[in-house]
Amino acid sequence: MATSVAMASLPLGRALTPWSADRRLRFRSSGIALASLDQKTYAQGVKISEGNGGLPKVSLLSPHGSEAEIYLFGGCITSWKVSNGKDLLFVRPDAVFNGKKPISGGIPQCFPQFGPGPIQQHGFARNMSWSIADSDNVEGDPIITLELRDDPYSRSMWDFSFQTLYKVKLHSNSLSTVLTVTNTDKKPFSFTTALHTYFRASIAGVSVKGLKGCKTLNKDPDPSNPLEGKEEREVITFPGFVDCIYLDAPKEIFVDNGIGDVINIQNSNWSDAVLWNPHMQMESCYKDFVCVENAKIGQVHLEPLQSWTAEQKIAIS
Ligand SMILES: O=P(O)(O)OC[C@H]1O[C@H](O)[C@H](O)[C@@H](O)[C@@H]1O
Repeated sequence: MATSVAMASLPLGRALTPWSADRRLRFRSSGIALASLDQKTYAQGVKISEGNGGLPKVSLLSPHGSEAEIYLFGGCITSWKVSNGKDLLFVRPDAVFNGKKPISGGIPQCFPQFGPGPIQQHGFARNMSWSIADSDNVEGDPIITLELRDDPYSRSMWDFSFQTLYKVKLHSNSLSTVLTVTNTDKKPFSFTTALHTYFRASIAGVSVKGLKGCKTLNKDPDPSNPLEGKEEREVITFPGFVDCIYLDAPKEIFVDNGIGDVINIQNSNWSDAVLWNPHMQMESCYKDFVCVENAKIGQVHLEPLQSWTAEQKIAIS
């Protein structure tokens, strides 16, 4: 994967292709006119349809047989099936698809705050409708780029003008994303962010490798006053409740999901990681998933017109 870009100044509008600048589709509310989405032409392997609760959903279909689904509401990837049909992501059974509450599962966006903090837990990006900025197909790999901009709802919590672009590309055995945040305001702003990835799993068999030596902020027992420490384990398991931040995490982490897959998570510029399993706090489903999150826990500071970009690639061997 490309190892790009800590921070760059981009002229506004340059991040969008001419296609998207001219034909950007906007669906701010949950009452989205799916018909208008249907009438557009998208790149090969990119389809729009009605998902759960009538919410618009983008499907990426690879000629190799892998598939991904992304809801515009929350810019949330809810499914990533590899060519054997197995979905490696997990959506919680209590997830709602009503365009009001965030979708609990898949890969929710946490922006502009990971939390806890002054605004709603994990920020508002998972609670807003993203629009389609572009679609593409490169050597058979379908790509969708979603966009989120400030509106009165976001301004009521965080009074800044911003643009986030989220490019999702499906390959035969992997899914990669590029998140770019641009300050479109006249004043600087700071944010924290994460991709709160839920992997399908059998928690008793789950192990995470690659985090030994990292500084930790353990949010158990008090998320507002995390305990500082250092990870000494080569192999991290989940015998009980886990909610822990790993600072300066490596560019590669391995997750054995306990159901036959080792998932390789690579990143560029997602400097931190978070492990979470709620254990008995979610008695009905905690055994079935583990969250391994790419995160940016320290504040990213952007001056007007500056951008920040981070890449994630999840792959099975
Ligand atoms: O239930 P949510 O708002 O989606 O958050 C679920 C969890 O996400 C993260 O992993 C945090 O570290 C946890 O503190 C939080 O409880």
